[in-house]
Amino acid sequence: MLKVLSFLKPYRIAVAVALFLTIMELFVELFQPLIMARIIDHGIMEGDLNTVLLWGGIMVGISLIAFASGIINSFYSAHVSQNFGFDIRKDLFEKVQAFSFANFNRFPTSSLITRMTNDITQLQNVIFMGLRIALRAPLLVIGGTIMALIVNAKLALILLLTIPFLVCFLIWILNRGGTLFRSVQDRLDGVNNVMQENLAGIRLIKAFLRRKHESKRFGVSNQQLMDRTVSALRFMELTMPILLLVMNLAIIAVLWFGSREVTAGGASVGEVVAIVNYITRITGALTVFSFIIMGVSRARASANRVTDVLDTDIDLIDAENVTPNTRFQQGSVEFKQVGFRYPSSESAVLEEISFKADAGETIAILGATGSGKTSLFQLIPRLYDVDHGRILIDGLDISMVKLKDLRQQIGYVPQEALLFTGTVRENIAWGKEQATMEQIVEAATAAQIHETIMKLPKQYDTVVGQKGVNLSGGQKQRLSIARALIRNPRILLLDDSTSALDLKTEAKLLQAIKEYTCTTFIITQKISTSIEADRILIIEEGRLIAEGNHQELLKDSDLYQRIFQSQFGEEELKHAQTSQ
Ligand SMILES: Nc1ncnc2c1ncn2[C@@H]1O[C@H](COP(=O)(O)OP(=O)(O)OP(=O)(O)O)[C@@H](O)[C@H]1O
Repeated sequence: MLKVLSFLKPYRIAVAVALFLTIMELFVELFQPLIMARIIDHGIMEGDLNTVLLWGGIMVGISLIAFASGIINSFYSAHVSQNFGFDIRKDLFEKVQAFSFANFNRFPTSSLITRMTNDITQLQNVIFMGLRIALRAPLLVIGGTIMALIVNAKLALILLLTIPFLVCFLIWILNRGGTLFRSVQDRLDGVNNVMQENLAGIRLIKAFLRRKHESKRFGVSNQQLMDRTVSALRFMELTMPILLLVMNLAIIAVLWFGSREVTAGGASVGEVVAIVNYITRITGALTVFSFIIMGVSRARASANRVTDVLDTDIDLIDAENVTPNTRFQQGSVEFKQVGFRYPSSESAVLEEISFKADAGETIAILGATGSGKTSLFQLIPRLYDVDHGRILIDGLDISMVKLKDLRQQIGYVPQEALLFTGTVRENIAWGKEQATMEQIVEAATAAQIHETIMKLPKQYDTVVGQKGVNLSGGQKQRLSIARALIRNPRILLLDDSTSALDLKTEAKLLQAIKEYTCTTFIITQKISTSIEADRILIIEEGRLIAEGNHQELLKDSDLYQRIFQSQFGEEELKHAQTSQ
């Protein structure tokens, strides 16, 4: 919680003003019973109208001051709590942006979304409440007790004995409530997770008629959330009746002892009324406090969840002795005995991978599904770090290059063509800050998507729906390729990015890419693509089992021959082998 509260630092003046105004309000509230006692004892009991009018006037005056203080306090409280939430959200977002994939494994996406939205809202609410009323409650309890002692120390002893018991009770509630609300927030993650998967996979759900199944799954998560929330709220509901019971017992005790004291001449009626008034106000404050405790319990759970993210060590960062501003002149890529294992898995995905791609070469990577092709790709822009071996670009170990410099010179087109909400132009320009229209058109032309774009209702200004829903798979792939090409990358990584293209378009695309002076890696399942490559790497179960051009592999590699045969038939294989 302390770490989260440090976000209040920039607003300390506004916080101080808000708290000062709270104290002003409180001051008025504490003096009202005292004035009331004076009006009763010296005005009403003695039949002195002037005293009643004078102190009545003072009471109205200070009430107006309290009213104005309350309004200004609300303004400052809202200002501080909203800015506080804004700053945490911003820091959290930036932290998540810097996460490595290993970091992401720790926090599911749905949980990060809940932390960035609901958890921060809980914190904002409690800060607002804190500045507006939270301080008032404990101060009113302390101040009310002091004032009661001043009015009549003997009767106030009853109050003095009651308060410590209640404080211990509230601390217990606070701690237990924190644990309960943490599990509520975790269940909220669960609901968001099912919801997110459903929204992302809505087409699949409809196509597979899995609506009932998904509704059931959502129902289970929703029920768990409700159960946890109800049990947390039920527990918190304990606070109020116990609090009221104890305070009402205290009032009965004051009235009982008070009447005896008045008879014995140890107290006046006004004093008894004032002390009962203080106890009532303290009860009111404690009632409000019980709501605050509920808010704070919840906010503590949220603060821990937010801090978990903020305190996460980013495990993929620049080494201390990196070379700044590295510009690759050639773009040759060399893997030396590279081994890799995902942080979450026990066994290695890649082992002993060694090859060299010369600058400007086109390298096709073939292999069965799950053989490790994408994993190999992800090591080049250092989305993950190698476990063994080294990767060199132009002879320089990539761990010695600043991450920003490295990634800036790589165009990566992932397997799933993901587009962002915005226009076609914005989606292509996303690959390069301040790209000109000319560069956008050039990249789109090379990616063989320009003509399609020109047929769209607003051409480059056509809005692509969320995740590009109004484009076909092949169109999305080509837009993603244009987004990578616009960077003019030294190294281009195409992860099965031409799978949805027809042979003619694919051939044109590969030809156009050759115009870019970059080393290109293409993961593909299609022999038609690998034919176009200068060299082909065949990966099987994480190992590089064959390397060569189309003709060489057709001659030497059993696996390549089998792939060729599965795509073109035995006759064609024999023909290709004999015509070499
Ligand atoms: N994030 C991950 N954490 C743990 N294991 C993973 C992760 N991603 C992939 N794997 C595992 O690594 C292995 C290689 O996966 P990879 O995606 O590199 O294969 P691929 O050859 O690209 O497959 P495909 O052609 O189907 O895309 C698989 O066994 C997969 O289960």
